[in-house]
Amino acid sequence: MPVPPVSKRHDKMILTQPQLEQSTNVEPIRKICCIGAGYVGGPTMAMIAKQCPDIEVKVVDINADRIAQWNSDELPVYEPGLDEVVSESRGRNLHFSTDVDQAIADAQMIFISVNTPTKHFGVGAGRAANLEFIEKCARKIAEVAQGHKIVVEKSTLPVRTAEAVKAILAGASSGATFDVLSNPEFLAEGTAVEDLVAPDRVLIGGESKAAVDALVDVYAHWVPREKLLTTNLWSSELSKLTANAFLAQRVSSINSISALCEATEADVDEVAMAIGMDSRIGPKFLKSSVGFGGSCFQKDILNLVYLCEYFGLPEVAEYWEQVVKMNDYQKTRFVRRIVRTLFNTVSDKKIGIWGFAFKKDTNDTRESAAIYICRDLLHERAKISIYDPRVDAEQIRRDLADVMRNGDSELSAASEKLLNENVEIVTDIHEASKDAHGIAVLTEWDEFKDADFERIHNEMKKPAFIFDGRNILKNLPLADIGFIYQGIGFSR
Ligand SMILES: NC(=O)C1=CN([C@@H]2O[C@H](COP(=O)(O)OP(=O)(O)OC[C@H]3O[C@@H](n4cnc5c(N)ncnc54)[C@H](O)[C@@H]3O)[C@@H](O)[C@H]2O)C=CC1
Ligand SMILES: O=C(O)[C@H]1O[C@H](OP(=O)(O)OP(=O)(O)OC[C@H]2O[C@@H](n3ccc(=O)[nH]c3=O)[C@H](O)[C@@H]2O)[C@H](O)[C@@H](O)[C@@H]1O
Repeated sequence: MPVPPVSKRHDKMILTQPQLEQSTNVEPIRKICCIGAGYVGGPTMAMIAKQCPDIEVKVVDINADRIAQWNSDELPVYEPGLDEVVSESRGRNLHFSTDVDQAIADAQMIFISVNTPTKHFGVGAGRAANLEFIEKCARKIAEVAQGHKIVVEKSTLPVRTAEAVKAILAGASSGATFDVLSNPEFLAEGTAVEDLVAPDRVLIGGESKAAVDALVDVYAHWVPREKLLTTNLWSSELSKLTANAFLAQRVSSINSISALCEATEADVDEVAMAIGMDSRIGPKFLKSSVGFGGSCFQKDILNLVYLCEYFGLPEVAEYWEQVVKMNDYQKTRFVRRIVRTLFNTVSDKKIGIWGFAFKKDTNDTRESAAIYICRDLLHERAKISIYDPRVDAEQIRRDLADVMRNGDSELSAASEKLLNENVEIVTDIHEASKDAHGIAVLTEWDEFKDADFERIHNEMKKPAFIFDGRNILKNLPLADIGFIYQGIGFSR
């Protein structure tokens, strides 16, 4: 990655930034396009369309199935409240299409919201972000655009990616001109709509005052001006990685303490409460769990680690890498505890898996802790019966096949046998639990708290164990029913 000299900086709020470069005057934005109709592109653009009826928003993607879903009643993303937001604007000023070229040509402002997964090959494999999709978008824009366009990085990117984007855009043969902004997204899945309606802040990094103002004006339709924070490009890019690293670090920190709690009869929820009441620490993101998942925390920290190594900062890299290692340890520890508790063997024993999504209120399973817990249980020859209220059975099968392949192109015969014979995916919590020796709660779905535990206990093998990877059943009288209950970070 080239490291050009750091250019103009501006770190103040939008209303006080005389140091921004004046560039091409930008007309008020009336046409927006977003490349990438995923978990971020779809909801984010739907919110802009809802809040800005004067702006035409077109979301485009090369994945025709995904676009068809966005145009149907079954949206590809499950998010509370999203159906209403989409249906309010779709067909009015919100459109989903596969015609990427036309959308770029028509738009004044182009968001890039494509995936930036961890690279799995070549230099930086396992750490660096794979930026091929970003680069393809930049090349497509350079090829198609005419006149002046504002290009907005919405995807999470390594710091200084805008330099590469600008260099590619500068090669546009049509003579088109561009401003590049960084506008990272901070929404969390499961609460995307509320996060978009009332964000803690909207961050915009850029060098051209006119372009920054144009994007500020879009958000100012509904976000209070004091929450529109503008910075230089590099601070904006780096703030996104840093925010995710800090959030994940809190989860790994409390999870590390959960192991100590189990060894000492302290209770991690009590410890979290006690430290969280210190206003300097704060109560959020201190919920001990079976480990954080989701498409971003791990990939963004690994990317941060890679960047630190790239810039010759091995101590910093090592510091952040520990957050991911602790998360892996938490998942492994959970399985070991199950095996130990079930008399040191789970071979041929049925374990009911409650929840497969990486958190409640989403159908997303990317990097879900459940994938790795199920893999390790399968390696122990357990028979697993999985129920999740929102995740498709095919998705679960795909995730398990991928993790069992472990980077190889083919499944080994042994893994294939385990997947065929030891995995069932069911549509009901009772089916998952019937004849099971133990239940592992891996996602904190609210409905699990209301289960008919008397019936579940009656239908399980005895002794009946519950391993609660989310501590959501902790306050229920499960011992009175006859269960042996274990959660994370406390002992009973
Ligand atoms: N998922 C989340 O909650 C959050 C994700 N982010 C970041 O936002 C970015 C996007 O994430 P997701 O929406 O989750 O990814 P996603 O995988 O759900 O969606 C990305 C979409 O981009 C499309 N795409 C890829 N290359 C394309 C191209 N050349 N032309 C047109 N479409 C193309 C893919 O087909 C896919 O539908 C990532 O950088 C991620 O780190 C940031 C905040 C939250
Ligand atoms: O860049 C991203 O993709 C997003 O990543 C996270 O959002 P998300 O991964 O959707 O969900 P979180 O609520 O952050 O949860 C992440 C994981 O941590 C776990 N978690 C979270 C909080 C906690 O206290 N304990 C805990 O185990 C969750 O169960 C989940 O598996 C950030 O919260 C968002 O701000 C960011 O935009």
